[in-house]
Amino acid sequence: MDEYSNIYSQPKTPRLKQDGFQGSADDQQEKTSTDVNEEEKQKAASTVVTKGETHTTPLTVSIPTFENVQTLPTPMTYTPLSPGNSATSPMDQSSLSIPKRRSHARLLDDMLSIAQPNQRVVSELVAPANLSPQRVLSLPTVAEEALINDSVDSDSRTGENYSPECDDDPTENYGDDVLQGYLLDHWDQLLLWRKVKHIGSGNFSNVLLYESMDQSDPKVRQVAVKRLKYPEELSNIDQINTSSRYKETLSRLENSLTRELQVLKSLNHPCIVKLLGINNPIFVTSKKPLHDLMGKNPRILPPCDMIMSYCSAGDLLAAVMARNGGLEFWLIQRIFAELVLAVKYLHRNSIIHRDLKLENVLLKYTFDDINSFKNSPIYYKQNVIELADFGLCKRIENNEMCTARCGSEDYVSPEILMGVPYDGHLSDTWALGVILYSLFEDRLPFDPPPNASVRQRNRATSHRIARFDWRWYRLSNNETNVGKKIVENTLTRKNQRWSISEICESSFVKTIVDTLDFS
Ligand SMILES: Nc1ncnc2c1ncn2[C@@H]1O[C@H](COP(=O)(O)OP(=O)(O)OP(=O)(O)O)[C@@H](O)[C@H]1O
Repeated sequence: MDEYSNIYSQPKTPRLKQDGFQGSADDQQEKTSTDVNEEEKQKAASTVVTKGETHTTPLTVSIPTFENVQTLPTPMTYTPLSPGNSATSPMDQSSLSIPKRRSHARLLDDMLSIAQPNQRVVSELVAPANLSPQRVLSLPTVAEEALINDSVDSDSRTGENYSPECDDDPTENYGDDVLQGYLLDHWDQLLLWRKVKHIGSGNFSNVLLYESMDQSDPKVRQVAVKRLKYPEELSNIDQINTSSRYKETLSRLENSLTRELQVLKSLNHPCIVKLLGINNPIFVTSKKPLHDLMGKNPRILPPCDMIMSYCSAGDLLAAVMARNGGLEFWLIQRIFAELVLAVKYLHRNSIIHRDLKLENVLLKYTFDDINSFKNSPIYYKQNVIELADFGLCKRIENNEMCTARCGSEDYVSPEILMGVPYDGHLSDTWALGVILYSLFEDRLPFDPPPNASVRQRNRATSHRIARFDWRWYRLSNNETNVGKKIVENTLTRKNQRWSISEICESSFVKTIVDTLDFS
């Protein structure tokens, strides 16, 4: 056991309902770079917010969190540890303001208003179960599409068992354990799956394993069903009202949902999760599915079940934790190479993911299984991961800059923290650097360093990210690890940061990619 090994003894951080969030004006709609004038940039860089409460962990370490806005020193300089530079930050004229973090980055800024204690633990990939989860929260984001859907019926109420065809439903009522759905573009053939078990939860979904009832098509024999969780604000029947806030929340949810579905539908890569079908075709055929479905039944929120390819070995964070870290070099290299292929495919198709993290890398096989076929030809013919969770993805035009401040706290790039327009490709490669570092070091790069002083622990993650304040511990003397170069060239300032193609060309990735038969 080394000094890091205990970090995996903690249970996986559950995803959570998060703090309400004060969206700024520009949280209302994502703008392109041309929309953001100099004055706004200055404002983003110079506003100082002073909500500086601290919170105490059970270890009695008082650690301010991202929610509690911090102000960076002025000028903000890179630390001597920052790889490859000594220059001052481009933002060095102003202090950094970090607006209070929003509930989740899914453009649902005001959906959830359940206050969470803001606690953090030190140098771990996840928080202990007895803390309110906060590790995997997402940052504030802005609505990227039209806001209000005026046509949402003002008399809306919620309900659990909506069926869009309920007036003339030709199907039998199979009960809660049976899912009725359609494969994409096969809308004339209703298929049935039986529930097997719950396999995961996110902020906005529960994920369940279902198996096909007729078992004829092996591709859909076992499927992961991502079931949309409507936020309390929409589903609490007592709170339903006709306010613009309600309509806005619903409309944002609809925008986020349709974007995820449309992008997923368009993707076809072995290392990316597949949308196989849906419980109701309207979700993928309509641009305003909630509007359309609630137009029929305005009092009920329609269930949305995305039928996805199933990765039986769960997510990478859980798998790494379950074995207490210490992944072998070859395994890290293989998993990372596939992840790079997935992101390269997305970027080539003008899509940025914006929520790359260990939890969103799904494993098709356990580590033991992968090890067992390592020397067989299957190893080269079969992908071992699928990238998931496209709830924050975005299709972008050439050279379009993003303004939505979204992602997950530990993986977010400094420029997103800054609140200035950013290149989504480079924010994705930053997150890849965080993932690779975490796999090598069994800790997140911007956690307080091992043996940190109380003062260091009190410093927020965002502060360390903005200062590029990370370093090698376990690999400090390992000059031969070719993967280190990727981390050093991604966890760096954006004008020096590697693009996905450069990562792909690195020997760490290329030597693996060249052996694969499926890419
Ligand atoms: N296709 C799948 N196969 C196996 N497990 C899955 C699959 N999809 C999701 N999961 C599990 O469910 C969890 C939540 O899924 P996902 O991240 O897609 O939900 P979400 O609501 O979008 O989450 P988040 O709060 O991170 O945005 C994953 O971390 C994973 O453990």
